[in-house]
Amino acid sequence: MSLLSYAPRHTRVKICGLKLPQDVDAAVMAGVDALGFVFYPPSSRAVTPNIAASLINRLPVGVDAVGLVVNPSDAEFAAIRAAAPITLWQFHGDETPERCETLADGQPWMKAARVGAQFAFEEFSLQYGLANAFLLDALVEGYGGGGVPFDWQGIPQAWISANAPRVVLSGGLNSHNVGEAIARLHPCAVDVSSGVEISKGIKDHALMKQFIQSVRDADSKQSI
Ligand SMILES: O=C(O)c1ccccc1NCC(=O)[C@H](O)[C@H](O)COP(=O)(O)O
Repeated sequence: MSLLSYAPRHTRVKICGLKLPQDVDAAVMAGVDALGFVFYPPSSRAVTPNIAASLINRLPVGVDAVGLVVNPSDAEFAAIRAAAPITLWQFHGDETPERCETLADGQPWMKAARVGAQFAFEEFSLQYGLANAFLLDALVEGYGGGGVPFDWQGIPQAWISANAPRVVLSGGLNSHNVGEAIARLHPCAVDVSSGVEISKGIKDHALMKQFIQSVRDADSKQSI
């Protein structure tokens, strides 16, 4: 099932920053809904379009291949698209809504919001209204994947009520805090990278399993 197909009490799970075939296989076996591939060379989690293609070819039907980009040039984006069968785009830089629409060219896409104090949720969702999802991440140095949560209490209740089916929650999630996040916010999906790593860029199979189990446990307790 696609990452963005909303179902109450069935929170979808995306794991981001996969680089190795054995990690892809372990995430699939654990029940992941989407895997993220980082096309941002400065990142320790970056992959080339050809490596991503070989990893994506291992995915069963229904598991989304998310292409994470940060301010790509036309040529960089075209090279990714030509090599890797991405099913959902994650724009994690300073891309305007028009730029996201142009690059995605009819494919689904989500826009990352880097949420700090005073983040303007309403303005963001109006500006990026054409996005298929709003990915809420913490404002960190650089562009993302910092393993730091933001203050969920800063999200206006009315905004989350109106937008939860389109919210992908990320930023410092792990198997210990994801249950509370789901209980409070009821997002469509949760997204994790650092919280399932033993060190930056190195995924841990047991942590991936624990994370997905925590999501399932939280879902079983949801009352909405
Ligand atoms: O992972 C990176 O290195 C990265 C680089 C540039 C932009 C975004 C990046 N990662 C984003 C993610 O991995 C996830 O979408 C998400 O924000 C989770 O991050 P984490 O806080 O590490 O769980």
